[in-house]
Amino acid sequence: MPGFITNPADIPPYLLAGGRSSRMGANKALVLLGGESLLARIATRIGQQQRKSIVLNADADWSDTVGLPLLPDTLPGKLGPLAGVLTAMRDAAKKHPQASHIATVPIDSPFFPSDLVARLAKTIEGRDEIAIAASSGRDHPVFGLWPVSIADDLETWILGDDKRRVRDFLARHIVRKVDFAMIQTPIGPLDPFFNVNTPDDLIAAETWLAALEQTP
Ligand SMILES: Nc1nc2c(ncn2[C@@H]2O[C@H](COP(=O)(O)OP(=O)(O)OP(=O)(O)O)[C@@H](O)[C@H]2O)c(=O)[nH]1
Ligand SMILES: [Mg+2]
Repeated sequence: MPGFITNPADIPPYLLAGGRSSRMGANKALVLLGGESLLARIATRIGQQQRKSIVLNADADWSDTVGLPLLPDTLPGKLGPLAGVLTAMRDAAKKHPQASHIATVPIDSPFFPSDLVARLAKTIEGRDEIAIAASSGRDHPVFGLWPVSIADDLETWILGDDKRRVRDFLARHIVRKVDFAMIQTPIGPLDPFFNVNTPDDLIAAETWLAALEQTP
């Protein structure tokens, strides 16, 4: 039986990067922000919170993984972010039999909170509960803690639900939500889950990064 969360820093972290990057038109993980790839930035940020080694959930043909182990989706066909979550659960069940939960972070949100996993973990009261992040009234379920105990249910749902809406899967389980505040910067409030999906988002992210660097 897996143990329950004792130290949030021990929750195994997985970077979800198995998407198509269709709006960016190039692999989002490797676009540069402030001269550094999103992948490298996000790996550093999650590595500052988590002690277990970081796994990159992405297609098997990636060449530049900044040294991270590569874990392709268990189900073929790019079935969405929850296919990455499932892959992470299966991997953790093998490699971290003590872990009740895994942590997931997408590859395109470079400003996510430095206390993300600790705050999500604090809200979990039962070993089968999910915790997700929210800001400004919007949920960000790709930033989540997921119990490995629900892997079979997730697989059945992915294979059986054509729409695969994340909120429909969440409705099957107990979900704790944690609201994170805006980051105050000299040019205004920044959503910590600001998402780099398009080339224009990348330009905006450069502006936010410069503003953050001026923030005391
Ligand atoms: N493992 C895995 N991750 C996925 C899949 N689809 C999306 N993701 C990841 O989920 C996160 C959020 O998805 P999006 O922002 O839509 O990213 P995307 O699908 O690459 O981009 P678009 O093609 O422009 O929608 C990103 O980190 C993606 O890499 C998938 O089929 N498998
Ligand atoms: Mg996105």
